[in-house]
Amino acid sequence: MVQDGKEPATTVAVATVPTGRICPVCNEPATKRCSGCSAMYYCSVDHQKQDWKNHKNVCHPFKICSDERFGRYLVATKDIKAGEVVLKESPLVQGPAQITAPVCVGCLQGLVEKKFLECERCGWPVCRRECQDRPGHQAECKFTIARGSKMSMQHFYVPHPVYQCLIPLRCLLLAERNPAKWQALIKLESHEEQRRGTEQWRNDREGVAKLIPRFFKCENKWTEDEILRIIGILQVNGHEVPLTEPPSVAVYNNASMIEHSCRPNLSKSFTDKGEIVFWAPNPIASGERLSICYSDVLWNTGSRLEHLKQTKLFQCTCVRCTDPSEFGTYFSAMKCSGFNKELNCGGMLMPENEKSWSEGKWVCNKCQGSVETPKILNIVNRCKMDFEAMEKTNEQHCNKYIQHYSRWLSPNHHYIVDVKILLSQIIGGGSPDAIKRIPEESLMNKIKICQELIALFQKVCPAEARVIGTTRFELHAALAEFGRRGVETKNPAVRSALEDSWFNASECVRMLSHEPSELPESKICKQAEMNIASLKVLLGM
Ligand SMILES: C[S@@+](CC[C@H](N)C(=O)[O-])C[C@H]1O[C@@H](n2cnc3c(N)ncnc32)[C@H](O)[C@@H]1O
Repeated sequence: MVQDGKEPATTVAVATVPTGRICPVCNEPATKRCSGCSAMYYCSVDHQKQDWKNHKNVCHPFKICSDERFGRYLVATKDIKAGEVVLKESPLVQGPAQITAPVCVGCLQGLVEKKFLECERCGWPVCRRECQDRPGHQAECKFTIARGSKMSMQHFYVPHPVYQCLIPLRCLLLAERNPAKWQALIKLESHEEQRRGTEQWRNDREGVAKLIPRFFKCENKWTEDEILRIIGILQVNGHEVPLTEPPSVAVYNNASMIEHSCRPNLSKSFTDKGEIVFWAPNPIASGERLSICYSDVLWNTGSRLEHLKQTKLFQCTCVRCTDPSEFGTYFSAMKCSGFNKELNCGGMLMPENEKSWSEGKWVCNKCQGSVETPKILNIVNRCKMDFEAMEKTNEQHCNKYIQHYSRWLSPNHHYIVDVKILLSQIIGGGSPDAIKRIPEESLMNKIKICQELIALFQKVCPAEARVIGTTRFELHAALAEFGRRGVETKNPAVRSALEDSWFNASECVRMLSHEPSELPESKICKQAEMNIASLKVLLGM
């Protein structure tokens, strides 16, 4: 199980820190421990300061370990406090997503037809003049110049095939431009053999591995296999960077070694400068393995397993995937009574074994009755289609959806949860004063929905900072409104609601404080900070 292994199999020598108790500056005995990594010792604060230039590159609260099943993974080397940043790192390489309409090759922002410039040297589109000189663009610029004819983009609303080649080309050129980054890149998992022959691999071969030599006229520079290995590395290790619209893709060094769990202990964010940041929303004990979710924690287990198999090429056996009840929440389960009406046993249907997510049968945990998997999937597909078609800002439609599908879906089923997340934002949302005008019943419903969601998130995904932070914001707003309405009544529940509102606003700030200013969550965080100040005055804190 992913989270439980305390003792790593092998410790890899890459980027670990020396552990002796000898000061690296003067070679004298050292007693003062570096609080960042707990692995380096100094004789004095002065010598620690002197060594910081060398030490800062390896000062992490983790070590790199490896075993046959996971490859390399990270393990905490000290107790990590809630809120602590575990890793902040710039990309080894960054570029446009594989399938994308033309974007600026400098800053990677989307472009609007007729409102762009061309790089004066190679013709690739840029949004402003400085973007043609950005370091990231120099790889394709050099190759397009060597090819002898400039690029000319005509269509801006459909994916452009040559864009698929850009990030692989940027990776390949690292070998010449930055050998240290190249070495780090090619050490990453590519799952070359597992990918070979798959539909994705065939598309990559035609669309990239054959196109790069033909389009850039560099037939003998790289073999097809070399290019396909790079594409594998990008697929397995690439992170979507949401700082531009559309998002770009980047690969990192240490960040790529963090293993997957469907109940991870780290939260991921980005700085305005484009660095990736991993931080711990909750304490992590020394010896625990560090993890992030490569999929979506708010998907059901069957969808997460399939997604991980298709995109990251492994079978997940994390604590959550091996517990069909998902810590007693029944997040992917169905009601037995929806299928066996006459029994009405009140039990939950869950897959009989790990294969039953896609074939076989689901079994009730009360009456042991069973239902064929295709029957279950049929309902789940209907839920999915109706959810996609639903008007997402209409409270009535959301309530109707919950009412209709509650016949089959468990109360915490992820489709019900998705709709509850919408409701938590729609009720009293839309404008700053809207919450003041909603009836008491709606206000109480908003509070109940937010409380239920937070209790559920704490069980299935306690490190999912963005969704927890935004739900905390909605809850604090509803509680503050409840308090405002009762101010005249002298009811003791009013003060307790306002205190609760303050607590939720503070938790919202804690969860969203790492969000970059480009994202809406950063604005929510700023608003919560202002509201905390007002609540403090009101509460006399
Ligand atoms: C982003 S890489 C992680 C670094 C990789 N282990 C390495 O040595 O380069 C993702 C790959 O690591 C392995 N991996 C990560 N999390 C895993 C997990 N929970 N179970 C099994 N394999 C996992 C899989 O091979 C996966 O495709």
